[in-house]
Amino acid sequence: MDDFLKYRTYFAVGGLEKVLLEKRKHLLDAKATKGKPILANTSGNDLVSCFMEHHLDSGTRSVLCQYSFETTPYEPCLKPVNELRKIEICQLRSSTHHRGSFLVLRLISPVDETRSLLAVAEDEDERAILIQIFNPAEALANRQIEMFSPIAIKEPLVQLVAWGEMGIRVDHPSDLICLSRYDENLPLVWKRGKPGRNNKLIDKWKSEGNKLYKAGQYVHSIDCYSKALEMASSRSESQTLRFNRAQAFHKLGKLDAVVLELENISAEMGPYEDALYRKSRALYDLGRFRESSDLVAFCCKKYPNNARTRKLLRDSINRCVEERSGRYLFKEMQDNVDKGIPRLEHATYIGNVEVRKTKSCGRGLFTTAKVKAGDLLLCEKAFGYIHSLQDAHGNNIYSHGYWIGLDYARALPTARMELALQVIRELGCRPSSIAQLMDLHAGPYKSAVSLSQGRGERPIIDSFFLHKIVSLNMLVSHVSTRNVQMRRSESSMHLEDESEFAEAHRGPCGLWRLASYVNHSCEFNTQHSFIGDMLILWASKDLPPDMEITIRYRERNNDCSKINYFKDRGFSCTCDICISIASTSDATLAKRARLVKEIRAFFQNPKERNPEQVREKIIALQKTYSKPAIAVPRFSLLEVKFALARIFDKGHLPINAAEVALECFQICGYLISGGKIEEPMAPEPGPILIRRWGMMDFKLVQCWMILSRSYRLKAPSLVAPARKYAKLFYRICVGEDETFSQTFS
Ligand SMILES: C[S@@+](CC[C@H](N)C(=O)[O-])C[C@H]1O[C@@H](n2cnc3c(N)ncnc32)[C@H](O)[C@@H]1O
Repeated sequence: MDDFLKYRTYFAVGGLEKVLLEKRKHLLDAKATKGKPILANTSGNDLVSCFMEHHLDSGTRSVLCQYSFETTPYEPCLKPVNELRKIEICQLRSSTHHRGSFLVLRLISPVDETRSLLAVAEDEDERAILIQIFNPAEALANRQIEMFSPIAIKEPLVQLVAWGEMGIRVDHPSDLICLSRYDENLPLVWKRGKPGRNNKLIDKWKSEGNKLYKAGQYVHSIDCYSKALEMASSRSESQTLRFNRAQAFHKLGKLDAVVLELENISAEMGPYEDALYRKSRALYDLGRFRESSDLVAFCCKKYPNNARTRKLLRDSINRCVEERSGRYLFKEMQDNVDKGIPRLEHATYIGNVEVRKTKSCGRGLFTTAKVKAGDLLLCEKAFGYIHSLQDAHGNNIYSHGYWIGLDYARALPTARMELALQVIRELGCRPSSIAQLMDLHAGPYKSAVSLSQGRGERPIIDSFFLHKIVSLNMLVSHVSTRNVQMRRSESSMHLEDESEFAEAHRGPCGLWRLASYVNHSCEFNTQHSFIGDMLILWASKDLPPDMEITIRYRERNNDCSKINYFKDRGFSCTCDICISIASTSDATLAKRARLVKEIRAFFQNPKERNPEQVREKIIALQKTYSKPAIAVPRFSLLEVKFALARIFDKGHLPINAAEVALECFQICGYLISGGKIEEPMAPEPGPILIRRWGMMDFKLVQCWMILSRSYRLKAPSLVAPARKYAKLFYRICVGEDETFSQTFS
């Protein structure tokens, strides 16, 4: 029992423990009734009233607590409906998976979409049951499910759902089929009469399709066009129907289907120009920019006066340039993000990197050629991206939520679940991407579904597998790394606790397919940053060919604690920094932490600053490190020295400021020649050069700026090289250098 409530920190809401224990009791009761028939005497009306009471009586959903019962992962149904046996609600058994059969139901309540999709449904005999559909992204996006919608559920799983009732739980999107009102599996009483029965049948199906299309019922309009297509006898007839169907697919965002439908566009297709445009647009939205620009160029030649086609041509050409050269209008991207447009329309650029096997971390991303610090390795558009966890009305999306199992209650990982939902929806629209996505790291989880299995109907996605992929590969991002770094550097004047800062600014998250192959190291050699939903990866060191590149999954804010375990990802970091910290005694680490705290306090109270005491404490801090900085960078010392350099800089002490700024580079493992200010200074001081690259940090951009200010007074010939390095470091840290002058004007 103690274990069940072990995550007590989450139980801030009054009375929550009691509710969670009550839910657990439901689970225990359900276990006892396993295999028994579920329906004693539930009437549709009773169930709908109960449902309304529990779920639709409040306008304050955002503060409601959501509970869901945990289930053991199970496989999606791999068979098409026509290979399954139809059953009725009265045949369902408690806590049982009804393999080999399917149910036909229709909804008799409104749909609660708070997190999963919840509704009451009835069968042909008017027996009612609750259904809870997890991962309903596609059905919701396509508005396929609403009151009175007929549905089929393949291999129904009966389990506890909603507030603790026995009901049907659907986890895999492909186990739910939204039926058309003409479907042969529908009971007669629910069927809408088939259109006409004369030789003009094809026209009737077509006009019914058009009617449904106009009413926004795109899924059902597709069914009607498909029926008409089966009867089409001439090429032009089928071309027109295909175009209509493509339009409906377009409305549903089914990009793959649009391209497939318009595979062979011919001039006889009624709206030829429109068909060409739609196909080009779908190719563009799929990221197939070369094909899109070829087709739209052809269209522009034929119809030169169409403004929308000309715009698409310009956009496609720009995307092709980005894809080929890695040249982006970064300033424009930052401006768009600042205007509140985090989803950017850009192509992915892949530099000199490829996926290969590593010795001990599965696959990784490797350089394919020699790379210099500041070379662009990847600029990738997110496959899925959650920017805000608020709904259209500004309410937080289920701010409290719990998964309840027999042995535990745990908080819902909100952002991750939203991201997985979005990825599932995206895959529904572009099944051509399933294979690539399902190739990503899923830990020990094995799925029985082989990629896009599924005969005839929709592709099958194992949603448990996909959730695993999302949780192991997603990255927590910033809407703009530049803005975060700038805010952070403003506050670090007072040596704010960086870990608290990072927590407070924890922003959006996303899934970047190629970046998902990059492994972690606290001694990373590439730096990733974000502009909206674009992930930008620059080399932060000079790298030889065939070198594995690494990023830092989460920032290491200090070297005072031994934590190197990535619990959410299931591995421990074994880089030199982590090994060095692990081999430092607890007493030394505690001393280091205490000294950092004391030095911070000194810096925060300028009046009480006693330079001699600060100096002694910094020397003591230095002594807590045993390995040379060139081998293992020193995080805490960097923080302290950087603050000191800023104090000297602000206090117009250029020689001291430059000296400490140069030390910051040493602390991070850099070897720099030249750049020292000496009194008297040589009239022609030698050049300043990085001989060896160390750990990248945004503080170092500022160190270069401090150096350039110091040089202005004491060694003017070094100002330009220092600013050049500042710009290069800025590019690596924030993702671009086009905003450098504006930032440091
Ligand atoms: C985003 S994936 C990286 C690509 C992955 N190695 C693959 O084979 O597809 C993250 C997973 O890689 C492994 N990984 C990443 N960095 C690691 C490291 N420094 N040490 C051990 N395993 C690591 C962990 O299994 C982690 O959950």
